[in-house]
Amino acid sequence: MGMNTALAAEALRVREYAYAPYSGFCVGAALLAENGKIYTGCNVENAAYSPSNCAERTAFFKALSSGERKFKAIAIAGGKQGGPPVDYCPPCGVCRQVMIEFCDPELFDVILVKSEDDYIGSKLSELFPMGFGPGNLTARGADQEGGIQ
Ligand SMILES: O=c1ccn([C@H]2C[C@H](O)[C@@H](CO)O2)c(=O)[nH]1
Ligand SMILES: [Zn+2]
Repeated sequence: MGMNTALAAEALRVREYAYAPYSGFCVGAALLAENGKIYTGCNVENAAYSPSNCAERTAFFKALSSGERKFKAIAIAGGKQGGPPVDYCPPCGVCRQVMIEFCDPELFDVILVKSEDDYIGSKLSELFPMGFGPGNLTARGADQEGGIQ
């Protein structure tokens, strides 16, 4: 089994743990760290709605709080409760912003999973072009000469 298939299988497996009584939409994610470890996550909703967390960020925050800082890929599987995913489930804007904080957008793979043998991969840069990342805070272009110090 290849790594992407293994990640797809893990995303589908942890999707079963999703806590989504309000939307009825269950998502699982499997994040591959550079050292080969896989961190999983599901969405966790809340009666107050806004405290809800996506599967992708659950996986990232588990990994980050375990000391990981470098990542290669994430697989995401989502769809209505009670059945398998019928569509690809792209990450929301907030999760893309979290990804770009830690991942080189030209290298990081986002794998959208329908089933263990039906998934598509794209680079974060394709999903999130011109994202604002850590580098933007320190970049000093010629056009900024004499600008705000
Ligand atoms: O990529 C996605 C898209 C949605 N959700 C969650 C958020 C919410 O709990 C539910 C419906 O949006 O699915 C994720 O976890 N990841
Ligand atoms: Zn999200």
